[in-house]
Amino acid sequence: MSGLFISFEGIDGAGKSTHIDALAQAFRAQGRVVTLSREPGGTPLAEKLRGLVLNEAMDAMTEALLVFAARRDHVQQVILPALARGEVVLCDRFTDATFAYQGGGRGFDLQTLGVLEQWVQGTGEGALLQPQLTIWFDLPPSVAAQRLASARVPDKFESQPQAFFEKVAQGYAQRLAADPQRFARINADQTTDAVWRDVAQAVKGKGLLP
Ligand SMILES: Nc1ncnc2c1ncn2[C@@H]1O[C@H](COP(=O)(O)OP(=O)(O)O)[C@@H](O)[C@H]1O
Ligand SMILES: Cc1cn([C@H]2C[C@H](O)[C@@H](COP(=O)(O)OP(=O)(O)O)O2)c(=O)[nH]c1=O
Repeated sequence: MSGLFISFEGIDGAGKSTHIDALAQAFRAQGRVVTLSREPGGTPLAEKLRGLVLNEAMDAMTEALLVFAARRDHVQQVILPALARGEVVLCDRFTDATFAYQGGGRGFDLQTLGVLEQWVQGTGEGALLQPQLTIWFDLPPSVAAQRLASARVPDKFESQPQAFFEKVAQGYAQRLAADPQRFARINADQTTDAVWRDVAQAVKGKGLLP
C-alpha cells in the first residue's frame, strides 16, 4: 500500500486539533497504520526547536530558518520513513504554515521561503515532497480569538493581534491559489459536527477514504 501524507492548516484556534484524531480513527478503521505528527516538531530535535520558536523573540528570518531546520529533521526522521512503510501521515501543519506565518504574518520574503522549501523538501530532479492533501480550516480571526480566549494561555503567535492573523489567512489563500488541487478549504465557522462532515467529505472526495 502506498503512503499518504495529509496536512492540516489554519490560523491558531481554527479547530485543526479537534479533527485530526477523528480522521486518524477513520483511517485505522480501514486497516491503515497512522503516524500522527506536528510542526514545528515531530522529533526530539524539532521539538526543541519548537520550544525556541514559540517562546523566544527573534526576527522573521531566524524564525523561518528554525522552522525549516525542524522540518528537515522531521521529514528525514519521520515523514519519509513512514511514507516508505506505506503509512498514513497526518501532520498538524507543514510548509504552508511557514508561508502563512513567516511570509504573510511577518512579511518575510516569499521567494526566499521557496528556496528553503526546495532545499528541505527536494526529492531529486526538481521534485518536491508535499502533502497529497492539505485541509485548510478557514475561520475569521475574530471567531478564532473568541474560541482561544476561553481555551488556553496564548503562546507567542496566539497573542498576536487580529491584523496579524488576517495576513496569515491571506498567506494561506495565496498558497491555495498557487496549488488549488492539493487544498480542501473547509468553512470552520460551523458547529464541530458540520466541520467534521466537511473534513470527511473532502477526504472521501479525493478518494482517500471509502
Ligand atoms: N466548530 C467549533 N465550534 C466551536 N468551538 C470549537 C470548534 N472547533 C474547535 N473548537 C474549540 O476551539 C478551540 C480551538 O480548537 P483547536 O482544535 O485547538 O484549534 P487549533 O488546533 O486549530 O488551534 C478549542 O477550545 C476547541 O474545543
Ligand atoms: C509549522 C509552523 C508553525 N508556526 C506557528 C503557528 C502556530 O502559532 C505555532 C504552533 O502551531 P500549533 O501546533 O498549531 O500550535 P498549538 O499546538 O498551540 O495549536 O507555530 C509558524 O509560525 N511557522 C511554521 O512553519
